[in-house]
Amino acid sequence: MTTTCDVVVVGLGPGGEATATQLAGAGLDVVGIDERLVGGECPYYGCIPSKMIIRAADALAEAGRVPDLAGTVEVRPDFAVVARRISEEATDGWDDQVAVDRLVDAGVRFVRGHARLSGPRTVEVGGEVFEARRGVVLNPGTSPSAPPVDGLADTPYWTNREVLRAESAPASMVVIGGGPIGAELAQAFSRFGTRITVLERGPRLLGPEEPETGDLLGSVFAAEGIQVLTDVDIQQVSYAEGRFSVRLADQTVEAEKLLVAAGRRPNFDDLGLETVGLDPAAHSIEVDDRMRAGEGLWAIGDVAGHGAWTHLSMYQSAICVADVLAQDDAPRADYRAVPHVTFTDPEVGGVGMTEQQARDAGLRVRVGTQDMAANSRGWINRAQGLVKVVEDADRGVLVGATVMGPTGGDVLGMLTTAVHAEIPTATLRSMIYAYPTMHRAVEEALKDLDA
Ligand SMILES: Cc1cc2nc3c(=O)[nH]c(=O)nc-3n(C[C@H](O)[C@H](O)[C@H](O)COP(=O)(O)OP(=O)(O)OC[C@H]3O[C@@H](n4cnc5c(N)ncnc54)[C@H](O)[C@@H]3O)c2cc1C
Ligand SMILES: NC(=O)c1ccc[n+]([C@@H]2O[C@H](COP(=O)([O-])OP(=O)(O)OC[C@H]3O[C@@H](n4cnc5c(N)ncnc54)[C@H](O)[C@@H]3O)[C@@H](O)[C@H]2O)c1
Repeated sequence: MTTTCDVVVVGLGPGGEATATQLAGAGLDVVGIDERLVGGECPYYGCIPSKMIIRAADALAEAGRVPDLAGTVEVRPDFAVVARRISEEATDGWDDQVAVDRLVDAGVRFVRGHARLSGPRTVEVGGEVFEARRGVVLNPGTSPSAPPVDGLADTPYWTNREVLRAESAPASMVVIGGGPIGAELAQAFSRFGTRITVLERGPRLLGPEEPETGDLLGSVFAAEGIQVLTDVDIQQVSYAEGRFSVRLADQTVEAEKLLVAAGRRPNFDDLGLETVGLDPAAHSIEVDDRMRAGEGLWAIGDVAGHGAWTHLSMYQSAICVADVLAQDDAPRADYRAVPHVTFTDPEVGGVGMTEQQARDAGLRVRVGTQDMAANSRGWINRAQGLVKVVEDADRGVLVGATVMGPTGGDVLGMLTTAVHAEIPTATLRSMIYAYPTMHRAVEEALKDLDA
């Protein structure tokens, strides 16, 4: 059966759901298709449940600071509390009925099933064909990918989709990958008593961030009893009698559970990208600054290749919606100031370019840093972390910044404004920074630009 509509949205992750809802709200006839859960990875297997575990783990860590600061406290971690919260409050038992109802109430025609492009402006799902007068928005997102390690595929390893449905904290867990997923979950489970070994093939945790942050996080992890092995070459994985065995070049690591957090692959399988002239073997879909991937075709979210964060998917959704609606003042995508935060303790927030990226871009770079522990509030709180600012010295503006600290993600906010709005460094230097806040470390890092 062939049906016509104005727009088909394929994949209802954070950006796709917002796009479908807003286009329907603007009066278009919109079909929204998802084969799994409306809302995508973030609410069910990503940001929200992981941050619920992290919030609980941070509470345990805070209690652990009492003997040093305030007396005694007795703590008995119980993962069942957070597992229940994830199931009942965050995911409704991994049921998206509320999200589906919200979508349908907004006027979207919802179809559950695997969508496949079958040519320009045409999508097939479950034997039905939708022809979209304006076009198709792709928001298929990504899935966890497993490295090609001998034996791994035959074992019952966990990815983010299984670990975030755990009902108890395992006694021990090997984590493959020291990126954001691996680092956040390694520390959170460790605080619930799981003995953790992180295996990272690169030289440090959080590879793409400023190297100082990965090095400091490595020492924080070591102090908390989390084993981090870097520059590893995993040769084989096996599973027998309830235990995983991970063979490296020089040793074998064993644990009750194995979490693979070694990156993502785009959901391009059987999406029909070749029918619209796109390469299904690519890692992302090339888009312009209006999120256009072709005639009557837009792509947003993780597959657009500018970073895998929920706020970026939402940002791109707003640009795509304005373009689909042909609004006169439609915004263009601008990636100079994309903020991102890894919610380890201390948090690691970054925006814009790292020092190396700025140098590689040929800028005349000045760098300022400040140790968070040397800031009054940081010292009082026994905080660890740093602020690093990267200036384009010729223009006198920041092009990047990093804040690592207990509230690093929030302190990053003012530096995101600075990079986005290209506020002169001299203006930032002339501001007053409240005493004693972590923000004052930003003032010191700015002063250090002149050092
Ligand atoms: C453990 C974890 C923690 C994270 N934490 C954070 C965080 O703290 N902050 C942050 O900003 N980001 C975080 N992220 C990243 C964030 O989840 C993603 O960037 C976000 O979900 C945006 O993805 P998306 O919009 O591209 O689509 P996705 O969320 O991946 O959704 C895509 C949807 O498309 C559907 N789909 C795919 N192919 C088809 C098809 N052919 N037919 C029909 N439907 C299809 C899928 O079923 C899915 O529902 C985290 C991710 C993980 C895994
Ligand atoms: N707080 C947040 O915003 C947040 C949290 C989690 C995830 N995310 C998003 O999800 C994306 C995916 O996260 P991720 O951590 O899975 O991926 P990633 O690609 O960012 O990191 C994967 C890590 O695994 C390592 N690795 C790959 N193969 C390996 C191997 N064979 N042996 C050992 N190590 C190996 C890589 O070197 C890398 O450090 C992130 O890039 C981020 O955009 C965001």
